[in-house]
Amino acid sequence: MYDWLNALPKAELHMHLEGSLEPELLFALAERNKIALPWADVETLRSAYAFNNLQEFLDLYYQGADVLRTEQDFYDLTWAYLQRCKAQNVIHTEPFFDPQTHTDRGIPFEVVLRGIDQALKDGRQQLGISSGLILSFLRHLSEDEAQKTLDMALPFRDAFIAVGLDSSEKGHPPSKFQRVFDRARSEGFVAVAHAGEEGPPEYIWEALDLLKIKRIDHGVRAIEDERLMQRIIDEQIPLTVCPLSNTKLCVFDHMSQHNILDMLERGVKVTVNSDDPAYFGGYVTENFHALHQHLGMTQDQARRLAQNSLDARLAG
Ligand SMILES: Nc1ncnc2[nH]cnc12
Ligand SMILES: [Zn+2]
Repeated sequence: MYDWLNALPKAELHMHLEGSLEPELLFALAERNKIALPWADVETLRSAYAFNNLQEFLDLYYQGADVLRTEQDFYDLTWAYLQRCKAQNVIHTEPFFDPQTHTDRGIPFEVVLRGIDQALKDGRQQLGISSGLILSFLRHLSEDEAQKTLDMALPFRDAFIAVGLDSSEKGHPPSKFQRVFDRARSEGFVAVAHAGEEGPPEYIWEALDLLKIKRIDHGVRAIEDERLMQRIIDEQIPLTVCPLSNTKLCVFDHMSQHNILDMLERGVKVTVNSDDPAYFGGYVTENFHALHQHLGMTQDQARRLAQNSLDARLAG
């Protein structure tokens, strides 16, 4: 089944480039940039990948991203991810990047963007993988800071297709970012947002009604609100679900409790994604495979999930 799932043509719609930083590359970049790391070796770092919630993961994720300093680093990071896409027959990808994680450490916006953009272009030409980049605002920071990030991004508007919202969800509702999303949409960008990962269904309502998002990232807690479920089904609003992430971050205690197939059978447009593959134990195929192993996902269900991912693309 793994090989069959791997060969299935699919799109990935929820993946943070900084979350594809494998420990081996993290150590290589630290050496290249002469940065001392708090971990003795790759195995010690990998053994720290045990999380009780989203925040515990984010603390390590932001720490890891500190080794990314030069345009070449961002190129290498993105290129390594695209090679994984090629190996798993991901024919289209819409990755996130978090500019504030880098600009707040003094790395110029254009250094980050140029490295990522060049790799995505090479991915199109050399690997045949189409893509659309999503600029994500960090929700634990202020709306003012998100506005400044949008200002920095506008001169490079052709390099990305959408804006997103990620980082610590609880206590940072979508309503906090209504004005910056209004502005981004008026500048021609599509909007997406993480909502209903750890946060309540109300955050999903806000993301839909206030931020006017076209796709919900995670959204698994929608199942707690029947009226919301009905809306998501009626309007066929896609959910970018990340099964291995949800179990690694204890959103579900075990994969056998995950609700993605229940949602699929109810007519929700759910898709399968890896979120932060270097930290959560696998790329897209591993996520599909876990659904087969623990939830008995059939080939027909896998085909429908893959088709949903192709249908829910924002970019061609
Ligand atoms: N799963 C996740 N939720 C929120 N923010 C993130 N940033 C990277 N991964 C994330
Ligand atoms: Zn995410």
